[in-house]
Amino acid sequence: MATIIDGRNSAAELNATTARRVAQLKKKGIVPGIAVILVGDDPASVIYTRNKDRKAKKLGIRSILKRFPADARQAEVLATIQEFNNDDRINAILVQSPLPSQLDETTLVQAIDPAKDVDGFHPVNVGKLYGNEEGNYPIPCTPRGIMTMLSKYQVPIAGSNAVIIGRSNLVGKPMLSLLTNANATVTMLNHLTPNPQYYTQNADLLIVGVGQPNFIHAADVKKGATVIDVGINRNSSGHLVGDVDFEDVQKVAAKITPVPGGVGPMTIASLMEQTVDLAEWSE
Ligand SMILES: Nc1nc(=O)c2c([nH]1)NC[C@@H]1CN(c3ccc(C(=O)N[C@@H](CCC(=O)O)C(=O)O)cc3)C=[N+]21
Repeated sequence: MATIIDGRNSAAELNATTARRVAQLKKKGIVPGIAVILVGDDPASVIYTRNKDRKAKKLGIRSILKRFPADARQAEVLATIQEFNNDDRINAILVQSPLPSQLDETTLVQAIDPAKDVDGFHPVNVGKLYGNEEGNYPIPCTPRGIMTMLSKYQVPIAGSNAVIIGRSNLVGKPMLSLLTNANATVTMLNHLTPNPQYYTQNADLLIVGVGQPNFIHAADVKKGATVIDVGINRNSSGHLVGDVDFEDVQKVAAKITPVPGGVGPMTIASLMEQTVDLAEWSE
């Protein structure tokens, strides 16, 4: 039976540290602030942004949730980003995705001050991560949370074979950079990869984010591997499930993240951590 990598517990631990850091900053008169921009009323996005807003306030972080109707125009969202860029009380800005089709996400993300880009999606920050640059810059929060959990559970990265399924800008590509920078041998698969099992069966570390329930079974996984499930799907009975057949895969994996209670809670905790980082870096 595999060790379950507990994202809720890891998040609680990280949030406790973040709350202490916020308290330290308050002594110097600094209150970290995050602004989340939500356009439309996609039910999942409404829940996630509400959770972020609540968690921030609980940790003592100033939080603004700015909502726009689904038919918002590009210019008005852009103007709001610029207001937050110029607002000294806000040091972290996030535009929740997905966005309605009339909005151009690339342009909006590029309008965010890179020093306030808490998602790490601005090309300046993407480039720094890709180049393994030294110094302080934000990185995407889901991969950051995954790296924190791998470290906490002492999963070796240097010298390992890591396989990533899914090449999104949110997860797969930043994960590729982080693991490569940490000296893993990284293979990135996509939906056209011939014989994907050839890769997955040799993976010491398997990271799955494709958006398909039960995409990975025990037969796809190397004995003793670590499996990280980034999927968020609703099954036929409305329950939240990942991309990995958890019951099956936990029989062969050494370590595995559940859904819910794995990568998700750590994403929000890492977002809060990085909000405080940005506040400290801007001092
Ligand atoms: N600009 C931007 N940044 C993001 O970081 C971002 C985004 N857009 N768009 C959507 C994805 C998804 N995401 C999640 C955050 C928390 C949970 C989470 O807390 N999940 C809980 C369960 C929550 C539930 O019950 O629905 C869990 O897995 O245990 C999941 C998913 C952030 N994202």
